Parts: sequence; structure tokens; C-alpha cells
Amino acid sequence: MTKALMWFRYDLRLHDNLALLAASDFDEVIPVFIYEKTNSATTASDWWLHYSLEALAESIKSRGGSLIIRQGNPQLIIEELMNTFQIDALFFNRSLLSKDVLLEQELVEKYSTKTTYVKCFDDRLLFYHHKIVTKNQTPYKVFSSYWKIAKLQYITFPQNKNSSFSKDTFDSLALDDLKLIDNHHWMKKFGAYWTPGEQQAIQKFEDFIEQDLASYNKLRDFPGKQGTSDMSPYLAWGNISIRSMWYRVKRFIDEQPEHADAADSYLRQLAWRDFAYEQLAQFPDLDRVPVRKAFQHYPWAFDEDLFTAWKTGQTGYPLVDAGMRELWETGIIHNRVRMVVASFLVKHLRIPWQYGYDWFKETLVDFDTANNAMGWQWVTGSGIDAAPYFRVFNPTGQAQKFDSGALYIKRWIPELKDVPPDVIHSPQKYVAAHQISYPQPIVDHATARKLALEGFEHIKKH
Ligand SMILES: Cc1cc2nc3c(=O)[nH]c(=O)nc-3n(C[C@H](O)[C@H](O)[C@H](O)COP(=O)(O)OP(=O)(O)OC[C@H]3O[C@@H](n4cnc5c(N)ncnc54)[C@H](O)[C@@H]3O)c2cc1C
Repeated sequence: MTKALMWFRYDLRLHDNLALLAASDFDEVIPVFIYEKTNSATTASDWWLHYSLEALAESIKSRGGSLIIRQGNPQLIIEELMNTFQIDALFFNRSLLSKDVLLEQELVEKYSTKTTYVKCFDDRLLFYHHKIVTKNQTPYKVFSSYWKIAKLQYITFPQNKNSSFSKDTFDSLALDDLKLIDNHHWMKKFGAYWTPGEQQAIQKFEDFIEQDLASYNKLRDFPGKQGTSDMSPYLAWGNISIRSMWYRVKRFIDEQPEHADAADSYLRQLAWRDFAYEQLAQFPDLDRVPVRKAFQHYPWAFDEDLFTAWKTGQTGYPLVDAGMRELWETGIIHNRVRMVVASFLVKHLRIPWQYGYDWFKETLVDFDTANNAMGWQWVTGSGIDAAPYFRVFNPTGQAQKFDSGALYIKRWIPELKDVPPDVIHSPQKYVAAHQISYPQPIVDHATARKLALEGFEHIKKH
């Protein structure tokens, strides 16, 4: 009887999971999830993790097994499990996070012996990590050039196999012991908007393909419309296989070639995620340190009150406030609005982007180290393939362009619901005259823009 230990990480699903497929060649698969954090406050992403684990444990149970849940140092816990249950092989998918590289190498070295076998896989992305490089073997710095090559790569076709989960009972924590959710906490509202887990991910993606993919390229920038897939939190914890998404979109193109442009633009967006992980591999402190070092000298001007106004959606700029309130209520912000709120924080308020990164890390259900870090560095202008530093999004102009009917603004700022369309994007005079309880702008756009640009002039000297 051969036994394999399957270590679940950011791949909380049974379908098309490369490590699990390999483990399934063994007579018995023992599944384990190890929660590493021991003392920090719970985040929106933890909420997602809780329900993803619940769903995964249920799926494993329905196949006769039981998911072992542990908390602490993965190396020690794996060692204990390998020894206690006399396991023959260890399988896991790479996390691709800088902090895990050494641990993964050490596990491979330790368990590649005469009696045990270990294998880890690149399962998290579409393209093999580090394989898409320039002619000089250096990583691409510009996404469009990266995508030109990336889209020609072969992507492993999704595969499924039934695993024989071990029927033994193991010592395990109860899911609630991890304290990933807090009943009195703001995250309690998320259940009204989301159902995490593998089955929901597959169904939601299928609905998107059938209902919205054909108009993706036309609607994806309009936050008041249902134009995007909302798959990001499912991808963050691997509730769905990225390869199965890719091949489902390809099938859609075969079946409905008239919508190939829309579908291609969706595949291109998926590849941004790969590009973010390539950047993280190249710059392991992407989440803390600007890639363009000159940005370390930017004259930031942190102000606690302005930061609080931004976090709570009280800046007096309706599109910014709608975005920040959507985040607090649902754990997500539409991509177009993410760019606008992020730009507002770093350029209008001159608050360092790392504060924004940390706030998103705490409040986003789709928090993803690489995507979040790349997003903030892109907006700031400090990243590799970043928005030019002199592009200061005008939050009023962005609202007029992308939420002209103010559907999104009115959804998240109920106090503005009766403001007439001709003034809703600059409502300051109207709200003052009608005594509507909505703040006046906390900074003047023209002045803030001028100060932001002066700050960028300053860093040019470095
Ligand atoms: C400041 C900032 C912070 C961000 N933080 C995160 C984060 O923590 N987690 C996260 O998943 N995304 C992040 N993004 C990227 C993007 O906003 C989200 O991926 C997108 O809004 C998710 O919605 P969706 O699934 O409906 O996207 P869709 O438009 O349906 O796209 C499908 C998938 O493609 C990927 N994708 C799309 N756009 C991007 C992008 N610009 N960068 C990387 N991947 C992309 C995502 O996996 C997404 O789920 C951030 C963007 C910015 C500007």
C-alpha cells in the first residue's frame, strides 16, 4: 500500500490540480492544509479561505477521505506527518511567493531520498514560470511584448483523475479553530455577495462565458454594468484551474468566432496575472519597494485624516467614494475604479502606495500579493510596465467617461441618489444647497495635480 501526502495551498480544488493528479497514482492520498499565520488579524481573504476550505473538506469527505487542517510551521508539520504515517511521497504546487522559495527547495531536498519521493508543480499560472524571456534571456519589461510571445505557448490541457483519499482518521484542527472569520466583524456582509468554493467557481465562470464574455471588451471598463467575470477571488485561492478557464474560452472562440475579439481580450487580461508573478520573481520585495528606485525619494505627505477619508469613502469625489464603499461592503472593487482610487491616494493625497497596498491586503477578498503589488506600482509609476508618472487620473473625468449615467455612484453612495445627472459628478454646490450630508472635496484637483507633478520633478534628480 503506497501513501502520498497532498499539501493543499493556493489550489483549493480537486479538478485539474497538477500536484493532486500526481498524488493520485498512489494507493492512498492523505490531504493536508496548513495555515501559517498564527497571530495576525483576520482579513477579507481569510474569510474566503474559510469557506473555500469548508467546500474542499466537504468534497474530500464525499469521496471518503478527510482533510487534515493544521496551523503553524509547514516544515515541522510536514515532517511530523511524513514520519507518523510513513508516507512514501509528498506532492504540492509552488506558491510562487518569495517567502516560500527556500522552504520549497528544502522540502524537495529533504524528501528526495531512497525511501521517499517529492515533487512540486507549476500549477498556479497559465505559462511556465520564467520560460517567457526575451532573446537575451531576460524577463520582459513591457506587457504587450510579453503577451505577444506568451499567447503562442502551449498550455497543459486540463486533466482529472479520481484520487483514493485515505479512509483513516487523523488528528486535525476543526476549521473554526483557525479563527478565519469573526461573526461580529465587517466581513459578515460578504456572504450576501459571494459563495466561495470549487463548484461555485466553475458555475460562475460558465455563467460568465454564456452571458457576458461576448461583450467583455466593450463593457469591462464600465463599473455600473456587469462586464467582468468576478473570478479574481476564486483564482486567488485556486478554487478554479486557470488552465480550464483558458481552454473553456478557447472553446467559446471555436464555437462563436464572431466574438473572438472579446474572448481574446479576456485571455489577455488573464495573462496580466502571470506577468505580475514574473515581476514578483524578479523583484521579491515588489510589495514594499519601488522597482524604480528614484521613487524612494518622492516627497510623500502622509496625513492620517486624509487617509481615513479615503478608506471610508468620504473624499468628496463620488467615483473614489463609491469604490471605497464598494470595497468595504463587498470585499472587491471594479478594476477601472481600483485604478482611480489608487491614483487618488498616491497622487492627489501623496500618501505612499504601501499604505494602499496594506489596506487592500486587509479588505480585498481577491487579495493576491503579485497582482496587488503590481497594481499599486503600476498606478504610482514606479513599476516596470507602469502608467507614466505624469498621468494623474482626474476622478471627475473618469466618472463622466466610465459611469456617465452614475449607476455605480448611486449604487454605493445612497445620499447622492436624487442628485440630477448634470451635476452628479461634481456635486459640491448641489449638496451644499440641498443640505445633503456628503463631504466637500478634501483636496482641490488642480492643486493636487500640480503638487503631484512637482513631487515627480523632485525625484528626477535622483
Ligand atoms: C491598485 C490595484 C490593486 C489590485 N489588486 C489586486 C489583487 O489584490 N488581486 C487581484 O486578483 N487583482 C488585483 N488587481 C487587478 C484587477 O483589478 C483585478 O484582478 C480585477 O479587478 C478582478 O476582477 P475580475 O475578476 O472581474 O476581472 P476580469 O476583468 O474578469 O479579468 C479576469 C481575470 O484576469 C486577471 N486580471 C484582470 N486584470 C488584471 C490586472 N490588471 N492585473 C492582474 N490580473 C488581472 C484576474 O485574475 C481576473 O480575475 C489590482 C489592480 C490595481 C490597479
